[in-house]
Amino acid sequence: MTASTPSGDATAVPSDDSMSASTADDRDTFLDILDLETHYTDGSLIGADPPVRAVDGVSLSIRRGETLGLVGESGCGKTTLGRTLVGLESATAGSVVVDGEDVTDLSGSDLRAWQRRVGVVFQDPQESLNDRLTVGEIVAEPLEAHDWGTPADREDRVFTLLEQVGLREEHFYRYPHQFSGGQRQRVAIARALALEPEFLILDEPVSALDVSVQARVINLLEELQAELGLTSLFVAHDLSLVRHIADRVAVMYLGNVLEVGSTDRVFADPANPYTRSLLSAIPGSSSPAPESLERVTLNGTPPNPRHPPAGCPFSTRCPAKITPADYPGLSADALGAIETFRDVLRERTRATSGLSDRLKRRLGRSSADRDLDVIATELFDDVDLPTSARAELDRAIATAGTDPAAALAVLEDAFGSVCDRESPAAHAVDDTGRRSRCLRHRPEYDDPRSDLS
Ligand SMILES: Nc1ncnc2c1ncn2[C@@H]1O[C@H](COP(=O)(O)OP(=O)(O)OP(=O)(O)O)[C@@H](O)[C@H]1O
Repeated sequence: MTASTPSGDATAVPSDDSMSASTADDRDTFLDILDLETHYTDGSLIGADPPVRAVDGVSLSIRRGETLGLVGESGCGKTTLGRTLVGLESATAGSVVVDGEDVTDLSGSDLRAWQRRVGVVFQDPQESLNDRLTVGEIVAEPLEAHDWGTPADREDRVFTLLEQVGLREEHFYRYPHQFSGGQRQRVAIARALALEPEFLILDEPVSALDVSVQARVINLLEELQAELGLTSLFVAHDLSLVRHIADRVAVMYLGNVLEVGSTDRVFADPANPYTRSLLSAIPGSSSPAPESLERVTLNGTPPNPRHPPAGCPFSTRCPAKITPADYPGLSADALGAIETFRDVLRERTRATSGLSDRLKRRLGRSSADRDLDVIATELFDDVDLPTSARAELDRAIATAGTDPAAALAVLEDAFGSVCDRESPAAHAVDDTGRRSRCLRHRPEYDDPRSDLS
């Protein structure tokens, strides 16, 4: 955790709330995502948990003909975002605009017409292909579902598709279990292309395959994309792969897109503290991160998407968080310990809010089973704090056992910063249309890159 002080001489950068393409690119936009939310709510009414905010306010444009990479840690909402675009999940707010029409509102034949324009390839071809059908039947499924042509037309189309993805005629009559992983994924790609979609959603399309097979499937996807002029959303964990295949990349954290820009620029000089942390975490010579990037080890794990932080989504782990106004000189260790203690208190607040038994079970053997003053002693034992900061901490510890919410309020008053209170807008961070959401892009602060390189 590093101190950041307001700086008067930083270059002002324009900001707005969107990560969408700039106006100059609008004519090339295929799809505009605006403040999209997909929240999952439990069925039960009494004692229901808050919804899972899987996608929590994403604004993003996908340009015609491009491959947009979507990266981020497991559970950050990548799959949900992709599924919402094609109506496999229902958006709870916001819109997805294609050709001037909001496709999140569609139903019946209008929804089917939109889905026809989109092909989807999922991660695991083992699971996504029905083993009781022949390959010919699998690839013909979408054609039949959309009543495409005559039976003879459909058969011809399937043979063409098999050839297009590098399979042979005789494969038509075989079953998925008779194929290797790479071949099965080729079948899935053929099925996704059956209705000549304009847009492909590729959700971890090669991560279930052997490394030796991955390259061949990726080459196939690249060839098809060029040949058919497709627009693609490529969801992946593997940043090296995204660097190779994507024209632009969007970086997601806790249901939010925190940075989006051309792949070259984002990988050469990530602007957002989360992007920097994500890239710097890849060890070894195959890392796609620039050598100059300081290695950042993040504290803890991402927050529970049912209980995201009030301000910046990354504020509880950010190595470039703006320091509290009253304690600008606190050490990184002190700030880290305070952040961890606040996390413990948040968890305790939730565990004591009337749902304790169920939540405690879900949290497992959590800090809720331990005395808060013991946890505080362990956390702050070796940490230097100024006397006044120590007094605030003691005040919080004194009330933590009986009223963790009050203790949290004491800590937030004393040690909270603007990052705990405000959700960052998107700022243009260079002249290539790259955008990043971080409060430190505001002109009054030092750029976050200044203490993460
Ligand atoms: N049907 C569902 N009901 C409730 N919660 C869900 C559902 N589907 C996903 N989630 C939750 O939504 C959040 C986002 O999940 P999602 O699968 O979209 O993330 P992801 O980034 O694609 O993860 P991964 O890389 O592991 O596939 C997670 O907390 C997940 O547990």
